[in-house]
Amino acid sequence: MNKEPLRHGPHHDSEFHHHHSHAATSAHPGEHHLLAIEDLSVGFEMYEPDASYFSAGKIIAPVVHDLNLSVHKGEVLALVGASGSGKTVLADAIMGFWQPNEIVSGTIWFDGERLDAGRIQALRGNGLSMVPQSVSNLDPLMPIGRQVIGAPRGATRRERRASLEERRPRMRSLFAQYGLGADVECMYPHELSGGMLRRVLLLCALMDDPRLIIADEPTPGLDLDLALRAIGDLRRFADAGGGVLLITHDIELALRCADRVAIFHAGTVVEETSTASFASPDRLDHSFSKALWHALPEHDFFNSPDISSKRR
Ligand SMILES: Nc1ncnc2c1ncn2[C@@H]1O[C@H](COP(=O)(O)OP(=O)(O)OP(=O)(O)O)[C@@H](O)[C@H]1O
Ligand code: NI
Repeated sequence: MNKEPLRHGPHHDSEFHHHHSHAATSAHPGEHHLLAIEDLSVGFEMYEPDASYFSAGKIIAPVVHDLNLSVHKGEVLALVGASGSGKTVLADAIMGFWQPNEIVSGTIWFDGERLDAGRIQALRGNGLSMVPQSVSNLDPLMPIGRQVIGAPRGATRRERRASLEERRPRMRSLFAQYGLGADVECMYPHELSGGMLRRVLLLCALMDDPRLIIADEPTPGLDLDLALRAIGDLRRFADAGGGVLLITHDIELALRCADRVAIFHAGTVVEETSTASFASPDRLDHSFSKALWHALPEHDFFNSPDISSKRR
């Protein structure tokens, strides 16, 4: 497998590769999926903590290694992993939100097209959208309607205004579709409940009519009812033909809505399987997956890892 870097550390930027040669023509597993990730590794270049001034060396702290996963059209794939295990790093890496000291290698395919750094930027908000983990991504000082409508494209003021007018009906129809009153348009984030804010974050993503949504931990702070509703919104999007990569620490919730589950453990996907396999531990391959099965509330808690016990 070609281990061509998607992105080097800051000192290698000049070596940045842009190979997209045979992606569109050759037969490849990536072609059959909306999103396919092969051998993705993400690390952070850091100074050795205990190195002296004279022997200062750089080390790479790996967070994700050799990760493979795929998402089909019309499917919710849940990536389930423990808190702090690198799920947001993974989501950001796919979206091309790379930190200055981040090193990314591997291959990402989007609907059969092999992506490079430039294509990732171009797809963002234009086929590929993310629902961020935190509602603090909303601007506390901007009315909800303006945030959902987003920053209109266009070089001149007139063009931006025209695009805004074009987007307004779509925003209004999304509000109606997702049960947000028209009055919410003029409200500010602090006036909305946690569940409503979650929905607003999703609408921000839907506004761009994406083909794939990466939802990073979309249910923190929601009680089960609201969490199920938030997940139901994503399910509806998939049922309408979109793809969803649902990132969560909550296996129970994942099993309620996902078609397939990718178990993320120690920086990689240890098992990608259908949700139905979680009917019995015998149908699961990896010991960590089996441990997750045991952690489900309807099973014994013996040997359960600390993962589904808390919903943030
Ligand atoms: N710029 C960076 N430099 C070094 N390490 C980093 C950097 N950014 C993130 N990390 C490391 O990546 C690890 C994974 O963090 P991440 O937020 O992705 O986990 P998570 O699974 O999303 O957690 P949570 O459940 O809290 O959302 C962290 O331990 C953090 O130390
Ligand atoms: Ni996270």
